[in-house]
Amino acid sequence: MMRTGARAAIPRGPRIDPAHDRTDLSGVIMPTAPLPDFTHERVSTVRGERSSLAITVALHSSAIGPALGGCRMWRYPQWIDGVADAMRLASAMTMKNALADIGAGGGKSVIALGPDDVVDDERRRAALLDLGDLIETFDGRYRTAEDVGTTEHDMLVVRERTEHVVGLPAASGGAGEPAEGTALGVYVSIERVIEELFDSGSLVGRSFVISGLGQVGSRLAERLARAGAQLFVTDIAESKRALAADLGATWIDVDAALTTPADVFVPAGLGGVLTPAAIATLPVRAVVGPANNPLAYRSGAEHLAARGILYAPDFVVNAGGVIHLALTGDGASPAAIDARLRGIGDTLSEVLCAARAKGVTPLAAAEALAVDRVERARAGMLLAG
Ligand SMILES: NC(=O)c1ccc[n+]([C@@H]2O[C@H](COP(=O)([O-])OP(=O)(O)OC[C@H]3O[C@@H](n4cnc5c(N)ncnc54)[C@H](O)[C@@H]3O)[C@@H](O)[C@H]2O)c1
Repeated sequence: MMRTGARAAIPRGPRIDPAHDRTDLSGVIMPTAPLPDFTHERVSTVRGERSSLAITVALHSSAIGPALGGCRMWRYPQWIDGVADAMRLASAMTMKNALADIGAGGGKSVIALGPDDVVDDERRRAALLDLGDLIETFDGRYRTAEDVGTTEHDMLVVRERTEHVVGLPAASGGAGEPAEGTALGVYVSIERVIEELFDSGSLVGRSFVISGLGQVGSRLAERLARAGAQLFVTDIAESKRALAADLGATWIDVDAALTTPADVFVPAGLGGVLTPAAIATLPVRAVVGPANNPLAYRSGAEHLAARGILYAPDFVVNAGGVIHLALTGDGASPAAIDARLRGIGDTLSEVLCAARAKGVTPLAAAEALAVDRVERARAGMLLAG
């Protein structure tokens, strides 16, 4: 994912058509970002035989277990930007999966659309079949799922070419939509953060700005409203106003999300919203949300800390989706999955405790914890091998 201020140059996010549950990519172009470190086990890019699109599978690490990470279908300035994005996303998945303790390594795939590529249903299907063929060459060391720009129904198409797919529709015997699990994980994380800030985990009367009322944001907003929180919400899709009204939430302009005073800012749209300018004036006590990589630049974590704003790392709090997918795939009971989702709160407490003890940001503490788990697994593999 992008860790660059360049994101701020995007005028609008993608349009989501609620009727089709699919991201409308027209007019959205991912800006160029710095190249990621090449610490990956394998990165393969093909020009899809059927679709002629650049398709990448980036396997970052399988030290802990076969990698798990979704497939993003997105529009980029050049195909090589899709390769770089897959590599960045894959290494982030290694961190997330290590802390989620699901026995999975990190990987990601990207189907890169050029600025002028037209993707009708036929070409979309062709690209997904091409992706399935590429995944098959990884011999089970990488498993895919839905991600931004793809749906669980797309995964059924990928499944025609490879069995290494999770998150198929529940009606087809799969794990189904992971957003409920993600929302629960963010919710318990919010409770921990509120407890940390106010010595009580009660959300009654606590105020939240939620930016993005999609699959996760809407479910989270419902939970927070039920808990008695005061909500300020927004989305680039005006159709979400109805949900705000149902919840008794106050609708604010998209641009006001970063300037409305509240206890917690909840980024639940796209990443990269916390630019230097946004952080300099953000009027909240904490940032906790599902959006991947909300920090537009790496030192944003230190800048938030310097302003006394507690930042709960994205890959800790939004791990509910992968926990749901991995455990459902393993046949775990709903009660066992629920317990593991609520355990995200314990992981966050461990991270915050380590950050305090070492005098580092929660982001640095979470990364150190994840790297430690991966290194231990790698050392175990070397000994066994
Ligand atoms: N779905 C999951 O289980 C899951 C898991 C982990 C992380 N995430 C991350 O959480 C975030 C939300 O995921 P989702 O599944 O709810 O996505 P989604 O596409 O269903 O919803 C995103 C919502 O954000 C809105 N949005 C986009 N740009 C915006 C902006 N600038 N301001 C306000 N609203 C904006 C969209 O209109 C949409 O309603 C994403 O960053 C995603 O990568 C999701």
